[in-house]
Amino acid sequence: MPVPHYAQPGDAGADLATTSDAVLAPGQREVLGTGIAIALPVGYAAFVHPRSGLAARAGLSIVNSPGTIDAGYRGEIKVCLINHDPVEPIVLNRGDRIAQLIVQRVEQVRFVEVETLEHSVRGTAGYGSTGGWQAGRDA
Ligand SMILES: O=c1ccn([C@H]2C[C@H](O)[C@@H](COP(=O)(O)OP(=O)(O)OP(=O)(O)O)O2)c(=O)[nH]1
Ligand SMILES: [Mg+2]
Repeated sequence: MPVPHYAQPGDAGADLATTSDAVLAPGQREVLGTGIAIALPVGYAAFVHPRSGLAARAGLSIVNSPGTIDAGYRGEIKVCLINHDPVEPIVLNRGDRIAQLIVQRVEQVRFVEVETLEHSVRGTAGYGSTGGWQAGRDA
């Protein structure tokens, strides 16, 4: 397989292609190989993201989006695809670009158990607390 490459200068994602043919029925998921293995420096991770064109046109996405590639992983990067289209199957051929890989710096922190957490404005409010999640209500 060709080395992943950025389609345009400045792109965040480098495209990954499938090594095998596949037909995904509506709702079906399948893990496909990319033929690519990498060795990231410690302090970096790579994330396997869907491609938006295929998502919009065919309903193709990634089950565990984004997939996480740990710095120490030396195996083949695999992509767990899913066909979200309710009707049409998705036909993939070896060499089709199915995902994009984004390499990012990541922090490892030291987790410490405490009795209380320092105050913040948001506090414990989450899951739509600022509104806008129910059309016509408080958007
Ligand atoms: O889309 C993905 C996600 C993960 N991986 C590989 C690289 C990653 O470093 C490893 C483990 O991934 P993750 O930690 O997400 O899976 P897990 O179920 O927690 O497996 P493990 O117990 O091996 O950590 O699997 C892929 O090839 N593709
Ligand atoms: Mg893991």
